Amino acid sequence: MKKETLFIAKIGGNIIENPEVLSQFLLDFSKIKGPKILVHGGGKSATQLAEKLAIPTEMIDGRRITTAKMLDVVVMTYAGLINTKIVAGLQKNGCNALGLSGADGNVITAVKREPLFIDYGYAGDITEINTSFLKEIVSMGMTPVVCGVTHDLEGQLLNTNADTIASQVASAMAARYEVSLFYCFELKGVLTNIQDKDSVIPHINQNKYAELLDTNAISHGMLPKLHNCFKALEQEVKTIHIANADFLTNPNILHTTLTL
Ligand SMILES: Nc1ncnc2c1ncn2[C@@H]1O[C@H](COP(=O)(O)OP(=O)(O)O)[C@@H](O)[C@H]1O
Ligand SMILES: CC(=O)N[C@@H](CCC(=O)OP(=O)(O)O)C(=O)O
Repeated sequence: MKKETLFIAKIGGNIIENPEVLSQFLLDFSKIKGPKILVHGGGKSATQLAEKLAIPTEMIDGRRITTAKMLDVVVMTYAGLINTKIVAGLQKNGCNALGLSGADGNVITAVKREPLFIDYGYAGDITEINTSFLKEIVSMGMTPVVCGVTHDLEGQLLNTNADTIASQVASAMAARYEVSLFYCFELKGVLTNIQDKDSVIPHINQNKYAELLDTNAISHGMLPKLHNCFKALEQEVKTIHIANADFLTNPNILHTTLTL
């Protein structure tokens, strides 16, 4: 029997920080029929709040070093302001959304990453996704809105990259649904040359990915994004697109599709 399709979208800091783009995205996302989940980051907003509070930000290869003070900033920003604003934005468009950190409904558990070569601080590596809970919410016609805050079942909150959350939620839900995963960001897709906004690579498979890594064509947040995409494809996620927000209303626009 064919599985029902589940649409999972992830938006990051550049979309969230642009009120017009965010508002249009939430309107277009609300119109999508059938089961759907929205995952969001907000790294840019966390960095801005940290700056106001004189807390230094350190990122390594697109991942944040999360000190105890930075963890508070991250939780306030992702699970507080951004998550609630997005939920309200979806409600405005008639999409009944439920905001979740990983601790809510025990939806995402994680363990604090061991400091090996780099000490990432309170960064969480996901151990389990509560797929039954997510399926239940979705079956009630509600849309889970999940942020990058996880917990370790010992009362400790942890910071997990939102691209990783999207990829692992998609992988876990693939056992129950045919999952289509969409990474929405401000550019048209993955670029051959970051200086040329039109140099979109339409299709990336594992060989092309290795070539992009070899030639240092990808950097910063694109590193965890592509790493997570290939992990999800290995876990039966059917389709992954990396595109501009316009992709929601026009799937034929130039963008990047990923396959193994
Ligand atoms: N080859 C590339 N193509 C596209 N974006 C790239 C590339 N290399 C690095 N990037 C950077 O990756 C960023 C996207 O990752 P990230 O910062 O995590 O954004 P978001 O969280 O908004 O998805 C882009 O804004 C861009 O600056
Ligand atoms: C551990 C880690 O790096 N966590 C990320 C989580 C937020 C995120 O991923 O935000 P974007 O999607 O906007 O980049 C961070 O704090 O930046």
